[in-house]
Amino acid sequence: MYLKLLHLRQFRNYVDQKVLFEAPKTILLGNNAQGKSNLLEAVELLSTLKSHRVSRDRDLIFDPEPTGQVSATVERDVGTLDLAITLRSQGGRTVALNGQSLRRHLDFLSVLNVVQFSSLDLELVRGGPEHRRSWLDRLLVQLEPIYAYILQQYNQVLRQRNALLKQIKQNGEISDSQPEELKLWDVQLAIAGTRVLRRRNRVLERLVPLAKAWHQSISGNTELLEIIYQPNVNLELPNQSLSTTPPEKIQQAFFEKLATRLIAEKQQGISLVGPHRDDVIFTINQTLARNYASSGQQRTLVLALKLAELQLIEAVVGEPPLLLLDDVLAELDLHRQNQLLEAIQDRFQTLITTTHLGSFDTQWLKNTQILSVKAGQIHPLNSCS
Ligand SMILES: Nc1ncnc2c1ncn2[C@@H]1O[C@H](COP(=O)(O)OP(=O)(O)OP(=O)(O)O)[C@@H](O)[C@H]1O
Repeated sequence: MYLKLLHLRQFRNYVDQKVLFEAPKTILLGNNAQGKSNLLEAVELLSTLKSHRVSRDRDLIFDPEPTGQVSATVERDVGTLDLAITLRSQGGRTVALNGQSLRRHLDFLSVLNVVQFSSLDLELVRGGPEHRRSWLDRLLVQLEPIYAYILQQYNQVLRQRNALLKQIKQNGEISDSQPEELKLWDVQLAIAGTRVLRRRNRVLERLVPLAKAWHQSISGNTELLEIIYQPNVNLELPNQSLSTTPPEKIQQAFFEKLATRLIAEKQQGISLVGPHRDDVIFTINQTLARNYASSGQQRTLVLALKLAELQLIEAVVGEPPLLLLDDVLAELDLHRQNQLLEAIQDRFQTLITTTHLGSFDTQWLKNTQILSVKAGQIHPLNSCS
């Protein structure tokens, strides 16, 4: 897939800016706070309908305008597709595909696939479990857009169950119906939670071998990466893998864990059981990467994950996704930069932000369009060679 044209209107610090992508690689060059990451954020929004930086649309709109718009033309094997998102500061965005407004936002999600890599991704290794959960969830939405709906359902149930537990914590059980109500939410939580858990497990089963192979290659066969999914509702399955476990059995495990945590949940007024508490553990040569890996090793790990994501999305979707490198290339040493370059070649359209060109290998400048970004305005600096 190829992002041909991006049009930003009243988006972040862009008033009205068209960008034509004319090469497999595009470098966005500019000083700090000029709008480089904002542009990548617009591409992320077109792909996932989410920004990893903010949750309110108001923050994405050029301050103080009431609306903003991001639109794009994407070339896919099936033909050319036009995407448009209209944001409103009061909320209630609309999305359109080929000029037709879409009622189901899900239909928008499978058009443009991206893998993002920014310095924030190091949090995948050293940050809290919420980073790893949201990474897995974002990947899942790209692979199976229906997962966005599954996750939304789970979060809805979770919110409502939490509200009830909070009431119980504050006021005690004031009516006979509350325990019954809680049981109803338990059932919903177990059903929706099982769906989330099985899909997270499934995506990791496919991603792990790819990431391990990349990691081995980047580390020159000196390091062995292990990635272990650690669901909060854990099943003791000596002879059975989670993927072949029937959903009913996982739901049963949910109920058993819920029963053991019931008193604590009422005391704390919050749900303590479910995939909102899952984690993913990374080890390198059998030691915990989070605590022991050097920053170089952490970078290798994240790079291996990103390369695996590219490969997996390409395999599932059938077309190479875009790669967004936000301020990250300069942080990789020459060896890792070259591994990345070799892996993407000219097959994966890549957008790269940087503050200066001297910070990475000149190999990256081949077949590359360079755009200057200054105070929300974009100008070409070269005709690509
Ligand atoms: N809603 C908004 N309305 C107007 N301007 C905004 C809005 N949101 C962000 N900005 C402006 O956008 C700029 C930040 O741009 P961006 O995050 O893309 O920086 P960058 O060029 O990637 O820089 P760095 O190299 O520091 O990452 C800031 O000047 C900020 O004030």
